[in-house]
Amino acid sequence: MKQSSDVTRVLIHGASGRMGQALLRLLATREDLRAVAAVSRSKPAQRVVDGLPYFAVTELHGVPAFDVAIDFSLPDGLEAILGLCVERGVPLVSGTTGLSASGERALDAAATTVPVLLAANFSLGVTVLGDLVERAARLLQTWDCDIVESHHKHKLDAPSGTALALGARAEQGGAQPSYASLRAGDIVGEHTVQFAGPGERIELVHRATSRDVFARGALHAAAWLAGQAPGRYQLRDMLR
Ligand SMILES: NC(=O)C1=CN([C@@H]2O[C@H](COP(=O)(O)OP(=O)(O)OC[C@H]3O[C@@H](n4cnc5c(N)ncnc54)[C@H](OP(=O)(O)O)[C@@H]3O)[C@@H](O)[C@H]2O)C=CC1
Ligand SMILES: O=C(O)C1=N[C@H](C(=O)O)C[C@H](O)C1
Repeated sequence: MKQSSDVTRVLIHGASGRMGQALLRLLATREDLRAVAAVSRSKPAQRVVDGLPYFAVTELHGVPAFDVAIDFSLPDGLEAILGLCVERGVPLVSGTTGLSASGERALDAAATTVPVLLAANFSLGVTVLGDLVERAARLLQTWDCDIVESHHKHKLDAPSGTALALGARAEQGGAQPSYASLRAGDIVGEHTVQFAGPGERIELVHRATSRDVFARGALHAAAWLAGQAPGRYQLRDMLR
């Protein structure tokens, strides 16, 4: 386990993406974290950018030593970075959504040897929204529950990971949610959980207007996870 006084060396997986770029920009403002490697699927156009070495996923074995990996890629990218983290005994924070059941099982298996934290949404607002949704579902057992999510038109998975996670909280409260997805323009991420009863309805809405909220949450999680024992963690574990 990493010593708390050290600067935590971070590998960013999915570095060329929308989230990867936000993470690298915000990482540069943190004194306790330092980016030491950036990995993407394709060969990097430049080997080194602002002193940071870039690698293609096929070159993963050559990355320098790191204390925690942060992955915002696609489901088919998970296996390689998870394998490297297990090989090197290093924690993994992942925000990648749309994982298959086998991807989830791979995370569980890795968590027997390294700390692993996966969250479909790293914003504080959505973390709180989950609690509100479960409570509303518990109180409104006979009402219909529907989840509508809107994202930018490049997003590949639907329903979003956040919608499914909110739906799981609604189910814990006794609801049976249905889902609807919109893909349009450059919407960062919007989720509405609607409870509809006879003559009235409640809408619980979260709107993200900047990817920085997700990136900040993931960096916070990485700094925390670097000091944890092996196991599978959720964002809620950080608040205890
Ligand atoms: N949990 C959360 O809070 C949030 C989660 N997300 C999720 O994060 C993920 C990334 O989103 P976003 O940044 O918008 O996506 P982008 O498409 O912008 O970026 C994807 C990144 O992953 C890389 N990549 C893709 N496939 C692989 C692979 N097989 N192996 C290694 N690297 C790969 C891409 O490399 P290349 O450019 O070379 O193709 C790119 O760097 C999505 O699953 C999204 O749903 C997004 C926002 C918030
Ligand atoms: O792909 C995105 O952009 C986002 N994905 C996450 C999800 O699937 O819920 C989180 C956020 O809504 C943005």
